[in-house]
Amino acid sequence: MNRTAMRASQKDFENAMNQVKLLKKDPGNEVKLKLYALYKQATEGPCNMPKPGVFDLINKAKWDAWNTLGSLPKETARQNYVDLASSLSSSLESSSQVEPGTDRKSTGYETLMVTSEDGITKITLNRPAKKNAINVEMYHEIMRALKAASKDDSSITVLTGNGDYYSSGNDLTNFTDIPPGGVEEKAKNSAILLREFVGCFIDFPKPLIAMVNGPAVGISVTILGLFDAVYASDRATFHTPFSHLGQSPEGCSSYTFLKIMGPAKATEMLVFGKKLTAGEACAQGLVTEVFPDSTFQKEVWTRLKAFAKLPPNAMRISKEVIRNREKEKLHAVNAEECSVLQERWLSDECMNAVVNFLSRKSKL
Ligand SMILES: CCCCCC/C=C/C(=O)SCCNC(=O)CCNC(=O)[C@H](O)C(C)(C)COP(=O)(O)OP(=O)(O)OC[C@H]1O[C@@H](n2cnc3c(N)ncnc32)[C@H](O)[C@@H]1OP(=O)(O)O
Repeated sequence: MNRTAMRASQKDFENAMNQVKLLKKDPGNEVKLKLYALYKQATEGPCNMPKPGVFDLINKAKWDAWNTLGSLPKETARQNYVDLASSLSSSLESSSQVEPGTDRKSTGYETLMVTSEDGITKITLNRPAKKNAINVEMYHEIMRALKAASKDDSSITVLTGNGDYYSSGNDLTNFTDIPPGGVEEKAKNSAILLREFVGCFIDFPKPLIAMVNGPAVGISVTILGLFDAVYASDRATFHTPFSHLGQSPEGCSSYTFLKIMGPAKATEMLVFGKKLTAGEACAQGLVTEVFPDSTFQKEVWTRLKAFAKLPPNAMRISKEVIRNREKEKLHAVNAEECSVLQERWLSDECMNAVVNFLSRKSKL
């Protein structure tokens, strides 16, 4: 790199583009937008494209980033791109070198920690800074972890969250990455992903236990109806604000919640978005037992370790006997919920709710 002259050559620029492609770690959306803007400025000069519409969130963010560079000369943009790429490759490569022993590295998951010990596979949602919101990568990784757990030699599987939340549900930025086929294609792909995701819970063959360590929202609540036991800290809350978000129930909750708590209580949660405390969720049968937060981990793990010592085949077969006659029904409910949601995601009600959250105008 021609650092002494402080003027990057075309070759430096091309090398920097390759450096960016080879980064092992995602530098995050903010940095990617900066790189995009500098690239466009360096190659095309100032932004003179028409501003994308308000719902075209990704292209609007890109346009904003490029437009912010104003009349920055092409050469300066090229130099700034080269400098940014070089700082990224040194900081991200060195940060990946200090982590080789962590669960994340050793298991190959970016959004989860997965461990297997004492006959228990533990899957921990691991985006605490985002309240464990489930992004597209996490949906795929949970499915991968469940498939692996169904075949490993553990006898039970536990799902929990890292940090103060169990999960804030679907990551609302999932709706911003619009493919070339537009919002219709996005809704179709999301419905396919959701159906496959929920299907993995319906078909999971071993006892599946949720340790709800804190507030749970949206899909992280609805799929609890497909678990075999749900242990909750008294800090946990259970919130399914689908109407607020212009959406409708998923995770088979339109069927399981009615069976668990009856239609009136299920309607309060799924239609009116009533948030339940852990105690209320336990009284309504969604939660198996509530523990004081101070002893939650110790008490639940003691219990789980005892469960894990039971004969694994007997547990698997008993689960089959209890659950199998419902499976076909659950898959049909899942398919129907996903197809209704596919339409809902295209509604103004839903789009406005997502835009309001992303533009920091609303929160639950
Ligand atoms: C493939 C598609 C399948 C779709 C399946 C259908 C699923 C439906 C659902 O799950 S509906 C539920 C969706 N979830 C929400 O609407 C929750 C939105 N989040 C909030 O309202 C709040 O963040 C909160 C109440 C959960 C927590 O509030 P607070 O304690 O004040 O924290 P922050 O808001 O500052 O959050 C910290 C940080 O996390 C980001 N974040 C939290 N939740 C989400 C989320 N669900 N999606 C995206 N991002 C989320 C938040 O923006 C902050 O990020 P920042 O620090 O600003 O970068």
